[in-house]
Amino acid sequence: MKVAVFGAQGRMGAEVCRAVEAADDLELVARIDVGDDRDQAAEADVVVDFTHPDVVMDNLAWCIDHGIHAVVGTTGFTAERLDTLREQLSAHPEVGVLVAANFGVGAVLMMRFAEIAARFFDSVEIVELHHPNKADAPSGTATTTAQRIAAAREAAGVPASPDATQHEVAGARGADIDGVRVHGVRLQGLVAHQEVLLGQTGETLTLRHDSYDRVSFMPGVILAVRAVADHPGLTEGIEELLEIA
Ligand SMILES: NC(=O)C1=CN([C@@H]2O[C@H](COP(=O)(O)OP(=O)(O)OC[C@H]3O[C@@H](n4cnc5c(N)ncnc54)[C@H](OP(=O)(O)O)[C@@H]3O)[C@@H](O)[C@H]2O)C=CC1
Ligand SMILES: O=C(O)C1=N[C@H](C(=O)O)C[C@H](O)C1
Repeated sequence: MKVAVFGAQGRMGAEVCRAVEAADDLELVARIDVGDDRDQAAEADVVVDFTHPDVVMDNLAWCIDHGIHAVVGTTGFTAERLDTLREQLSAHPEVGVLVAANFGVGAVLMMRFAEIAARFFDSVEIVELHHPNKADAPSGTATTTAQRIAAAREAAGVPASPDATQHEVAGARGADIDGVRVHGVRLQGLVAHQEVLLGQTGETLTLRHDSYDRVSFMPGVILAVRAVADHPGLTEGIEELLEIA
């Protein structure tokens, strides 16, 4: 299978290039960075995109138009963006696009555990902690986790987390994602980390995941590269591939 990497010189892109080159069944046919001609990737079966939220939609429109499957780790996917992809894919029903906020198996499990735990606790908040070069906040993982927690709590009829705050310095209580508070830390020395804090009277549960090295994302990326052609249309996350959906 021929693979092209968009954002190949980036922190994630460079790691993906190494992982593709190390896989016997995959061939790295193009490394695309800012200013490169995407047509160099036209022979690829699958494009892997780890670029920037500002450019990823244009890259995906190019992939879909060229009939190339895409595995996307770039963040910034709103419901509107996902709808746009579905519409573009409807004109190319053979093409698969898999978008995942996090390819780390441990992180995917942490999100699933949080979703399961969400209805059993009065309070839930998320703390995401990342390297200081990260462009977006909150992280895509934290946003997805909050959305899934909120949906689980709404389905179970759990009321909003209690919070008596009346006077607040802007930002002190974090971002409100579907009613779930998300706090972002940017710290030299970190890679990608998240805690989901759940509490009720007399007990708390803390779910924590740590990516100490970007190699942690590679098994999920390579799994998605191998599977995406067999999943036409839009796939969100790798849960289905891990059979934990
Ligand atoms: N889903 C997941 O598991 C993970 C997702 N991510 C996400 O992946 C994205 C990238 O992260 P990271 O690798 O740390 O970021 P980097 O900034 O290190 O890498 C992004 C790369 O993309 C390049 N780039 C920008 N525009 C284009 C373009 N139009 N075509 C090709 N390349 C382009 C950048 O070049 P230049 O620097 O010159 O602008 C840079 O080299 C982020 O959205 C991040 O949140 C990160 C880790 C895991
Ligand atoms: O930018 C990063 O580094 C990461 N981005 C993704 C996110 O925003 O969730 C995944 C992981 O947290 C690392």
